[in-house]
Parts: sequence; structure tokens; C-alpha cells
Amino acid sequence: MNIAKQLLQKSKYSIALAILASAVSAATGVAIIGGINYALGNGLPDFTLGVTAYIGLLVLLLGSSIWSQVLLVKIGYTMVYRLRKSLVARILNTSIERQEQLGGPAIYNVLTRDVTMLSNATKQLPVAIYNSLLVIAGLIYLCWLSPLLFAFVALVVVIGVWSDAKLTASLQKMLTRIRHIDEDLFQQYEAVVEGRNELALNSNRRRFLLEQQLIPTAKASRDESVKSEVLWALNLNWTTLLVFTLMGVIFFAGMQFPSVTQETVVAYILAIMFLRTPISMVLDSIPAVLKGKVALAAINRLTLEDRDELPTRDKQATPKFQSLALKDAVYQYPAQDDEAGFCLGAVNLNINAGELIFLVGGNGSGKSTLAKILTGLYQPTSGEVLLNNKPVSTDNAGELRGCFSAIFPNFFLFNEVIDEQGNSDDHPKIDYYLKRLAIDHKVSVDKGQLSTTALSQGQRKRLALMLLYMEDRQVLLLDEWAADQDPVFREVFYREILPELKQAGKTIIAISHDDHYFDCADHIYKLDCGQLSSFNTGQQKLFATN
Ligand SMILES: Nc1ncnc2c1ncn2[C@@H]1O[C@H](COP(=O)(O)OP(=O)(O)OP(=O)(O)O)[C@@H](O)[C@H]1O
Repeated sequence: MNIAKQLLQKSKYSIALAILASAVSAATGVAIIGGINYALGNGLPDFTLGVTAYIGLLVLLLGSSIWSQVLLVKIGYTMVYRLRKSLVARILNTSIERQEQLGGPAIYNVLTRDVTMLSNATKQLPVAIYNSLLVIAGLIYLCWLSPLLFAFVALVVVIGVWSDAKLTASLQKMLTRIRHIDEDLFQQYEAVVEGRNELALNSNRRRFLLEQQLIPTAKASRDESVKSEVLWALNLNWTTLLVFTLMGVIFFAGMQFPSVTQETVVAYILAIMFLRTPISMVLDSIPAVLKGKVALAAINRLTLEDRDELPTRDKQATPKFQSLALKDAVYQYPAQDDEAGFCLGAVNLNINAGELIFLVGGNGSGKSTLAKILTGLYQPTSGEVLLNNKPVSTDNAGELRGCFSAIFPNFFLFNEVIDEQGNSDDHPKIDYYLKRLAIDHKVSVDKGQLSTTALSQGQRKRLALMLLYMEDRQVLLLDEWAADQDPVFREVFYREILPELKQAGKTIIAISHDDHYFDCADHIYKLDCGQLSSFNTGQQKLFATN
């Protein structure tokens, strides 16, 4: 369902109440103007009653406007809160494949820029609703005052609404263009932040990024933004001109029609003056509301998972891991432009509990892709994944993922240590593992928080392994973990840590290029251009003796 509809659905009763309060407030405002006009024309028969009624209306006006504003502001912020919660949950529930297709900048753009735009729009929405109701109440009053003069008002309203609708359509197109330009800008920001070392070293690349990419994109964004703001400012002036023209027309027409009294003309002009502020406030809020609409469209374009419930603990109980098998599993990456995507498989593979498996193969042969299928992060395009001889589908992939802890080459190092129950706290095992991984002199843990993650790449990987120890999952996937370790610790990893983990009952799948240690594995599988074969033991022994 459209995210805007979902949000509006959840707040529908509060919105109805806020509109009611706004309507009361708007009607009271118009009643005050009407009362003054009436007294001006007909005098005040009972002064005390007049003053009492006036004070009563003022109290009602103050009460209802405060009530409506409080309700509307609450609705606005509650919608932003729900949007943030729902968006993050939907991203977490979206498949890894889809997230990878979208890329980091597109997701960041939505979480920062679009949420801010929507937040601004929801803050403007109350102002727009309140003032629109005020304008509607004012128009009803004008129609009641003189249907004849109202014909002129109606004509001006039609012209105003028509020109606004035309401009709003152009504005929306411009804002959509700005949103696309800003998407490119976010990608370039990513290059600025992530490519800091390369950029600092290479002035040609720095100049290219700045002169050929960032500056033209930022300029395009500036030019479109200026155009859209100027267009809207012109519209505001045009509307002001229309209102003054209307006052002139009423004034002169009133003189021409004997049936229109001078009091009616004065009352009309007073009411139109009164309506000028709400009209310009409604118009002022339109760009922000349109930007919110463009942001909503961008969020919907991401086609994230619809489910927005936050992950709960133990939703799918993790079974005892006995075996994992792939039966004719194929994974096909989508084609890019004219180039066919990489195809892994068909892969047939059996892994039993307690085994130490090595996955080897050249760069781009499909090892990480296979690792993502084994861990349940990717669903095979065809074929089957069997956990304990039971087929894994999208519905029960959580059971498979629950068996695994993994360190991928592009791993993220979290600041918090989480144990197997999902709790973050001090634990005697933490110090033991920090010592075992020889990083106790660099990092300490206080109340589950790591003292630092600003470490060398090899140390960061050791820390990631400590987090993985603490998660205490049954199957561990280590994708080229040892690649950043020094020779001494690499030896410790293959000759001590892996055997210790195996002895502790863990099943281990290690992706490796370290042929010196191939003899440690129970089974070695080799990938070559997406095809898996068993690496024969003769080759394994040969590597061990070399
Ligand atoms: N997100 C992706 N979208 C499209 N194609 C991809 C994606 N990730 C990888 N590929 C393609 O799949 C192929 C296999 O990639 P994979 O990362 O599985 O290789 P690998 O064996 O782990 O390589 P390496 O040893 O270099 O890490 C690559 O040739 C690459 O072109």
C-alpha cells in the first residue's frame, strides 16, 4: 500500500478531530467579522450583550484555534515518527538483492532528504488545512452577504485556482527534476566521503570530480531551484494583484448596482482584507506540500518491502543445524545494459554439521555469491536450498539465517557486543576472546560498548570475529577473513582458531586463497566461472607439502 495512505489511515481519527476543531475556529473567525459588519450596518441594540457575545466568540476562537493547532502539529510529528520507523523497518525487511540494486546513496537520500521534505510538508499541512477552511468559511459568508457581488468573487476564485493549478503542475515537474539531480549529487557526495584517500592523492581525479561532476550537478540543482522559487513568488504576487483587483471591482460595481448597499460593499472589502492572510498562507504552504509529494513518490519508487513490522526476537525459532544442501541451485544476476549478468551454478553441494569447508576459486568465480545463497541472504533463481533436508523458501529463510554468523569482505563493524540472546552487556567471555585474538591491548568493552573501532583493517577483522564469537551461532561463514592478517596470526587462525571452533561443534565455511592451509579443511570446493567442483585430496596434499 502507498506509504502516504498507510500513514493517513493510522491518523484518520485525529485528522477528523483536527479538521473539526479547525472548522470551529474558522467559523468563529468569520462570525466575528460578520458580527462587526452587522453592528456597523445596524447598530448595537444591546451593548452589554454585544460585548459579552464578542468576548465569548474571542474565547471560542482562541480555544478552538489552539486545539486545532495542537492536534495538527501532533499529527504532523506523529506522521514523521511513524514514517521514520516504518521506512527503516521496510528497508530491513527488503531483500538484500533489492537493497544492493538500489545502492547506498539512494537509500540514504530517502532516509535523510525525503524524510526531511515530508516532515516539512506535514508541518505545513496543518497550516494549509486550517487556512483553507478559513477561506471556505469566508467565501460562504461572502455568498450569504451578497450573491450578486459573489459572482465577481467566484470569477476571481476560478481564475486564481486555474492559474494556481497550471503553476502547481509546472512546479511539481521542476521539483521532480530537482529530486533526480539531487540523487546524482548524493552519489557524488559518496565519492567525496568514501574516496577521500584517492582524492587527496590525485589532484586530477579531484579536479575531475569537482569540475566535471559535482559543480555541474550542484549548478543544475541551483538553477532549477531558483526557477521554481521565482515561479512561485510570481504566483504570490499575481494572487495579491487578483485580490486587490477584486476589491476594486467590488468597490466600483457596488456603485453601479443600486441593490448593493454601501454597508455591503464595506463588509465585503473588510472580509476580503481579512481573507488575504489565510489565502497567502495556503499558497505559501503549497511548495512544501509539493516537495513532500515528490519525496513520497521517490520513497514509493524504491519499491521496498511492504511489511513494516520491526523484527521481533525468536520469530522463527532456529533449528539445530544438521545439514545444508544445494540441489541444482542457480543464481542469475540481472543483465546490465547489453551485458548478461553473471550466472552461478547449477550448484550441488552437501554440508554436514561440524565440518570445516573451504571454498576456493579465482576472483569473480562466484564464491561470495554462493556464500550469500548458503547463508539465506540470496534466494536462488532456480533449484533448492535444503536445511536439515527441508526446503528453504522466502517464508522460512529466517531459520537458515538464524543458524549463521558471517564476516563478508565489506563487513560492518558494530559498536555494540550482542550475545546469542541479543543482549548487550559485559561478559567475562569478551575479555577472553579479545586476548585470544590479540587485540586486548587495543580495545576494551564497557557495558557492551567497544572502546574504539578506529583500528587497522586486520584488527577490525579480529574485532568482527570477537563479535561473531559472542553471537555464538552454529554455522560460521568467513569470506577471506585471513586476507588482511599478518603471517603469524594467519597461522594462528588456520592452525588454532579454526580447529578450536570445529572442536566446539561449529560448522565453518571459509572462503580462502591461502593454499598453504588447504590441508586444514575437511572438504574443499572450487568455483570456476560459477561452476562448483570438488577439489581433490591429491591437490590438497600437494598444497600442504609445498
Ligand atoms: N551485486 C551484483 N550485481 C551484479 N553482478 C554482481 C554483483 N556482485 C557480483 N556480481 C558478479 O558476479 C560475479 C561473481 O562475484 P563474486 O563476488 O561472487 O566473486 P568472488 O568469487 O567472491 O570474487 P573475489 O574473489 O574477487 O571476491 C562477478 O564476476 C561479478 O561480475
